[in-house]
Order: sequence, then C-alpha cells, then structure tokens
Amino acid sequence: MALSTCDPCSFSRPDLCIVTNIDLDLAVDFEKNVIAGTAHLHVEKKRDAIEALVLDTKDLNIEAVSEQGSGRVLEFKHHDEGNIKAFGSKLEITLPSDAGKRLIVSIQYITSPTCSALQWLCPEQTAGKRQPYLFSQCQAIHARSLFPCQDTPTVKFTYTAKVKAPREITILMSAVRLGAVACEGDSSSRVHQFEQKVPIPSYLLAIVGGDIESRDIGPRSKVWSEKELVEQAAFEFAETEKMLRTAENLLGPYVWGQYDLLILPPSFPYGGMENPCLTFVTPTILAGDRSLADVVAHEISHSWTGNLVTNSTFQDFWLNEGHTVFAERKITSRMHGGEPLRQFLANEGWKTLQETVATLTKAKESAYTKLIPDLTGVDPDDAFSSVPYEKGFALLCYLEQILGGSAVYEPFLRAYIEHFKYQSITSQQWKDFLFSYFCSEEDQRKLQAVDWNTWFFAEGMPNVQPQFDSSLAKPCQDLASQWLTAADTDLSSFTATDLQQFSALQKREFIALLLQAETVVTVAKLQTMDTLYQLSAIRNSEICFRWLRLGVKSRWKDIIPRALEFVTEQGRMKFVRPIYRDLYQWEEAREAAIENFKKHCVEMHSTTAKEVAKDLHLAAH
Ligand SMILES: CC/C=C\C/C=C\C[C@@H](O)/C=C/C=C/C=C\[C@@H](O)CCCC(=O)O
Ligand SMILES: [Zn+2]
Repeated sequence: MALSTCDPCSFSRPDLCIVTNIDLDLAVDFEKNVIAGTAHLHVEKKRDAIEALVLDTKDLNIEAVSEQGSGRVLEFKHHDEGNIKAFGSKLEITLPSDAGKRLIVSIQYITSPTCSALQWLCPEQTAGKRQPYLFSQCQAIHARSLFPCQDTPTVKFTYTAKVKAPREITILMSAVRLGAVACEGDSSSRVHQFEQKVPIPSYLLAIVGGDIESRDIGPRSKVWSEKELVEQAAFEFAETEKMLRTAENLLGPYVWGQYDLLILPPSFPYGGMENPCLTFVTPTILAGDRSLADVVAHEISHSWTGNLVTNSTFQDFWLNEGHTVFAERKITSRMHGGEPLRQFLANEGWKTLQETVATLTKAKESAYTKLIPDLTGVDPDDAFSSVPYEKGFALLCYLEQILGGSAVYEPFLRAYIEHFKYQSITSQQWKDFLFSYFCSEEDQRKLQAVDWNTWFFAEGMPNVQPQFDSSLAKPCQDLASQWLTAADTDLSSFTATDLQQFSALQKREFIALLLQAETVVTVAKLQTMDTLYQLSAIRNSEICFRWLRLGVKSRWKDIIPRALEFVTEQGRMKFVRPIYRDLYQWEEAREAAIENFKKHCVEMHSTTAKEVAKDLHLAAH
C-alpha cells in the first residue's frame, strides 16, 4: 500500500504540491446528518511540471471538481488504496498543465452520515433536549472524512468558512468568528462566517453546532455551552486569563487572538482538544472547585507546543504532547502550589506511564510504548495512549535536570518555540536544535551521554528515572500504608478527619496508591473507608474514576452498578476504557459490562465505541 513518502498515515504528496489556504462554503443538514458544500483549495505546485494534486478523503461523496476562475472541469480518480479503513481513500486530481504554479481547485462534496470526524446528537442526547447537536474531533486523521485535504500535520494552511445552519443553531469553529447573518431567501437559516489567519494542520480544523450560548470570562475569552452548564462553566474557568498570562510568560506571545472554551456533551471522547481559538473540553472537568483546571492549562499550552510548533507526523506526537505536559505542569505549579506541586504531578505522571506500559505490554501492543512508534499501516487512534505524554515529559524533565534546571531549560523552551513557530518538525529537528543551543563543551558532553536510541525507539519504561520530590505525596503514602497494613478487625484508628487536610489531588493520589498496591484492599475496608470518607459521594471525576476501579479490583459487588452508570453517563476514553477493561477481567461482571456496552454503544462517539469494543474483545485488536 503506497501511502505518502513522508507521512505513513496520509496518501497526500506535499513534496509535489501543497494546499496553502482553504475556503469552505458548507451547509449543515441535521435531518440527514451530513455536511454538504464546496471546499476551495488554494494549491501551490512545487514545480511547474507537477500534474496531480493528491488528497486524503474518507467516506466523502465527491460530486464535482473544477478550477476556480476558469470553471474548467478537472479530471479526478477517487479510490481506496489499502486495507486500513481509517486511512480512507486517495483523491487524485489532474492539474491543467497550463495552470501555472498556483491555482484554486474547487471540490463539491457531501460527508457521510457515518463521518468519523463528527458525532451527531439528537435533542434527547443533549442537556437542554431542545435542539440537535454536532461536534467534530479531527485528531488524528479524521479531517479527511470532513473535507478533502492533505490530512497530514506536515502541511499547514489558513482557512475561511461560511456555514449555513438552522437559525436556532449556533455554529462555532477553530477560528475567529466574523458573525452570523440571515440566509438570503431562507429565513429559517443563518450563515456563520469564520477566519483562521494562522496556518494550521488539518487535525486542528473543528466545528460545533448546537443550542449553545456564551459568557465572557476574560478580555479575550468566552466560555460556551448549552445554557444548563454555562454559569457553572464560567465559574470553573474564571482563572483562564491568569492561565494565559502565565503561559505567555513561560512560552512567548499568544498569537491566536481569541481563546474560548467550549464544554461539550458528555460523550466527548477526550479531556480536551486544543482546537485553535476554541478549546473543546469534556464536562467531566466541571468539578465545582476548579480542581481539574489542569486540563485547561494543557490545552492552553498547546497554543504553543503543538499548534504553533507542530509534530510533522503522528510518529512524532510526543513533540506535541510531551512538551505540552511539561508546560502544563509549569503553568499549574506557577499558579498554585509551586515546585512541590510540579514534582507531585510529575511523580503521578511517572506512575501513569508505568501502568500504561504494563497494560500495552499485556495487550501485546508494546510497540506503542516507544516514544516514536512506527505507524505504518496503523490507525493512530489505536496507538493512542499516555506514552507520548508521560514518556515525553520524563525525557524533558531528565534533560532539564542534567542541563542545569529550569533557569537554563526554560529559556531553551522559549527559543525552541521562537525558532520553529508556524512550522511542522520531526524529532530529529528538535534534537538538532537542542544540540545547537546547548553548545558548551560540558553541555555537549552531557547530551552525547544521553542514550537517545533507547529514549526514542526502545519499548517499555525509560532506563533512567528523573528524581521527583515526594513531599506532597507523603501524607497520601502514609495513610495508604496504614490502610493496607491494618487488620480488618481493627480499623478504629481511622476517622472522618483523615482526609480533611487533603487537596483533591492528594485524595486522588491516596486512592491511586491503594489501586497500585500489590495487596488487594478488602471489601470490609472499602466499606469502612466509604462510611468515614464518603468517597462514593465525591463528584470529582478523577477521584470517582479511581474509587470505582479500586472497588472493582477488590471485587466489591455493590460497585458494579455505579461503575456501569459512570461509563454510560460520560464517554471520556481515559475513564471508560480502563473501567470496561477492569470489569471484563472480573468474570462475574463481564457479561454485565458487555451487555451495558451493547445497549449504549449506539449513543457513544464512534472512536470510543471502536476502542471499547476492542477492550471487551468484541472486535479485533
Ligand atoms: C503515538 C500515538 C500516535 C498518534 C496518536 C495521535 C492522536 C490520537 C487520536 O486518538 C487523538 C487524540 C486526541 C487527544 C486529545 C486530548 C488528550 O490530550 C487528552 C487525553 C486524555 C484525557 O482524556 O484527558
Ligand atoms: Zn495534548
């Protein structure tokens, strides 16, 4: 199967010609669950003699292709190339030999009702139950199911959009809003207009449509959601401007203009998605006490690491995510808790990496524990895990430690962003810049002593562990140890005040330590813990997630209904996949888990349903 020579997940050939801008003229049809319209691609040939533009599509009905201006019909071939469904089809358009180096190719098309980039919700699936809802998730390679494009992060393009939708629906995109006007000759519709002047990779094009409204939360920020959530969201994310300024101090100027937050319906498969100008977030971070706002720090950081300096292919995904986690934890600790908090979060991240490596290895997917995996013939969604986040973070922490700490590494981080901004780069380019920046003899010796091949391409855990301070974790470790060593018959030493001084992060770490322990906590202890600490009543999703997993690990039958409720009321893969896997491993709960999935999978996001089906051994790995 001949995919692109530069990106194993794309048919496109940016080495021959590139798309520099796209003008979208679309209409959203909530009756048929399709988007129809025209994509006008501004094409630049690398050489005059280039005669073909090769694009990625997936389940698109290509109706007509022409050259804007002349109106000439352009010949095209549109066919499946290989056996990986996720890669979709190759669209090869013949370019007129007399068209010169630059031309605009207009492609009239319709998406499929099963477009993998979109989830369509009927009114009953929304909070308000008044209007239908639509949202996109293009990362990694779903953009090709939404519009014909060079669906590789190697290529960056600006875009404009005009989107027609029923007048009760508000449309937003990953761009600056130019306004909405009544639709000429159709009073039941409005046309929404957008412009993204900063070049972006295809995976960052995003769209949402629903009965949504906004509140201002800062000079350059609004929060958007259905009205049922908007006040709660405005409170939860009230520190966004402070977070943006902290990020600018660390990383440089914010170039995107607007920074809005959109709270999605619960089926959204991720904690957040860094769509430019409009970060998408899951409602599971609405904790009521701002304790889960680290997700926003992560998505804000992407405005530099990922959206400005972009991984050239998803094999270099760690460049996006490792740097973003590194920045996120710097921002979070500068805003609250200082360096001890950053060390606490780093320690938690290392344990997350350990668990993920063990899980992938057990599932015979250890190839995905490499920092830079080979994605030839692989659907990136199948390779997705916390490895690029946490192994990438650990590498950057290790380098910061050996090169002299934050005082020397943070200026490098800013220089790295300044040097590569607006570009797509490979890990090799990052490494070359690192070596060129730290050019003293002593630093060169340190960098040459790093085992790069193991860090980049070895499976499993890194062979060096950065040292993290555990002062904030110690109270959690002490309490967990007391519970693990106490006799079931003697739990009188524990009181309701044990957790009173714990932050939400420390409560989550306390439960995580019990979950990670060799010793299985008895049901008697869990029942006593619940009575004393009211853990089942805690709504913080990260605490709830770990508490449910602990109950399943202890084979506490009473926890099964709540676990099934939790994986049904929201669809964040970080939560639903491990719990479904845990229930599957518990023979007595397996059938209930499978039945619950079969009953609700039609309401789930297609990516979540695909991955959970694999976890439940209902589909091939
Ligand atoms: C090495 C893996 C290669 C490619 C994977 C790239 C994309 C995978 C695709 O599934 C999209 C992922 C999007 C992730 C979005 C947000 C995450 O940062 C948060 C995930 C965890 C959470 O829910 O908090
Ligand atoms: Zn991220």
